[in-house]
Amino acid sequence: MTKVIVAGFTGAMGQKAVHLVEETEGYELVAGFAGGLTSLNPADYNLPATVKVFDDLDQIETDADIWIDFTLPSAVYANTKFAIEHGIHPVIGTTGLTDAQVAELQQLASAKQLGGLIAPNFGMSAVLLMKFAQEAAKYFPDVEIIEMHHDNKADAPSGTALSTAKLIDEVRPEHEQGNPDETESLAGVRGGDYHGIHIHAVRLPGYVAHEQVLFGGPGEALTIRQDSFDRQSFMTGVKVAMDHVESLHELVVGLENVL
Ligand SMILES: NC(=O)C1=CN([C@@H]2O[C@H](COP(=O)(O)OP(=O)(O)OC[C@H]3O[C@@H](n4cnc5c(N)ncnc54)[C@H](OP(=O)(O)O)[C@@H]3O)[C@@H](O)[C@H]2O)C=CC1
Ligand SMILES: O=C(O)C1=N[C@H](C(=O)O)C[C@H](O)C1
Repeated sequence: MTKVIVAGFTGAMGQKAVHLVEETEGYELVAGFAGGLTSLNPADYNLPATVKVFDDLDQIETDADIWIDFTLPSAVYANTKFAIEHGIHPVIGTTGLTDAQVAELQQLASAKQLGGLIAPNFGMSAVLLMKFAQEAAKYFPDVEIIEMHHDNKADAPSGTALSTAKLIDEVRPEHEQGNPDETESLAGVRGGDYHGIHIHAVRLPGYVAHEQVLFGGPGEALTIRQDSFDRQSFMTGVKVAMDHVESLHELVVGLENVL
């Protein structure tokens, strides 16, 4: 039986992950971790008495094999480091890790020969969107990204939009996009700028997680779009990660690398 701790277990994604672990044969939920809890009694969260509940990283004592993390950008680095240092395979969905933090965590994991996965998006439609967008950018170097999310989202841009921009940046030909003399009469109206790729973040009630990558060329345009209408869409990818992470020997970034 593979034992799992879910960090952020009270959150929107954490709750989905808890149910996934509970309903998947071969896996056992052994602990939940979240910030700002009023009780450490598992019954208060409809969890079996065997599940330990923690609200402080330093208090965590667990024999978990896998650490699933859906917390906050401000917590994810310390959480992932804790997991690796304790020999727990991290499956990280939380966004906001910097490139330097990822590199440091990868070194830590390699030193321990511990497998793990960081995925900015566990949804198949988003993984495919990123793949297709990278391919399209070889032929359409003029590109902008629009990401749209629910209005409780803490971070902007989304980890997915940033990853999309990075993947495009790896392949698109050296390129000056747009009017070099462009000015903004309203600050921020052209969005964020990642190496010349503009990213626009929309936050609205009713939305879950959506992204459009817009390419423009002489007399034509290509739009690639994905929609996650329900957070259940991310659970297929989390299950794939759970199934693979113990056989990895390094900290891998991107679900596409274990599919
Ligand atoms: N990779 C992917 O496919 C996806 C990634 N995400 C990412 O997952 C993260 C969580 O999203 P979502 O579930 O919507 O967010 P929520 O706000 O619903 O949940 C956040 C959870 O983290 C807990 N938490 C807050 N601070 C800490 C802390 N310091 N230590 C431990 N736990 C803490 C919260 O507990 P409490 O409320 O008690 O403080 C809560 O359980 C975000 O970064 C989001 O971008 C989301 C969807 C898909
Ligand atoms: O906060 C969310 O909801 C999501 N976060 C991830 C991101 O920032 O890319 C993945 C997905 O977009 C949902």
